[in-house]
Amino acid sequence: MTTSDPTASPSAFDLEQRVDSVDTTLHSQRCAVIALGSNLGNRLDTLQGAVDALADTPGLKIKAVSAVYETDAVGGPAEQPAYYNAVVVLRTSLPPHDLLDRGNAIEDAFGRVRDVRWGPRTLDVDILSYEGVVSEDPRLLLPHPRSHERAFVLAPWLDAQPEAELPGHGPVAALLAALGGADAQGVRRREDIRLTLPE
Ligand SMILES: Nc1ncnc2c1ncn2[C@@H]1O[C@H](COP(=O)(O)OP(=O)(O)OP(=O)(O)O)[C@@H](O)[C@H]1O
Ligand SMILES: Nc1nc2c(c(=O)[nH]1)N=C(CO)CN2
Repeated sequence: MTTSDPTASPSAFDLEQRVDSVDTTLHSQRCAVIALGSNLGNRLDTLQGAVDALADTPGLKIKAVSAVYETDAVGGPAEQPAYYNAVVVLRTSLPPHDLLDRGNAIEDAFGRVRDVRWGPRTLDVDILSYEGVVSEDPRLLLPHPRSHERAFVLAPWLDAQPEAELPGHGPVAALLAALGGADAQGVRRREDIRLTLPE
């Protein structure tokens, strides 16, 4: 029998399949935390562009963005410009290496040149943690091996996720306090500028 009743479509069977596929998507979402840094060019525009590009990524939803921090460059050649740093907390169905590839592609899109270790850069996208995953693959070390000693990472991370824990190291708040707080490494929160999330 045919019917013109709009509530008869989709059929109960179709609906069940769709709900199943939505469930699968929800269950495969993982929490990841990404650090952004820039000390060349228009630093704020670049960080905002990186946030927009991440937000545009299929299978990725941004949950929180930190304040912008202006930070003295750590390591690398002397006399580098100060960085802007920020941290983004997200949920994603992308596996860790796909998230890394996406981060590298966003770096490339903003003219990132890789020559000098810890040299100045338009954009750095580092994965700090991915749902408690531990990886010793040099292409993707998880959690990021230097994040626990970097106030330019911990201060914005704490800002975006106050209850954050760094797998294997403990609460981010305690790690930052152990470094002497944000000020100790020349990390200053900029109250006059901010990053926004696309509607
Ligand atoms: N957790 C991670 N996030 C991003 N890149 C990583 C990670 N673990 C390993 N890598 C690898 O590190 C390589 C060098 O990355 P990059 O040049 O951005 O390092 P860096 O940001 O200058 O230094 P650092 O690693 O100390 O932050 C990349 O090719 C990447 O594959
Ligand atoms: N202040 C600051 N210093 C750095 C940064 C950074 O993002 N901010 N990134 C580095 C390599 O990832 C090396 N040094």
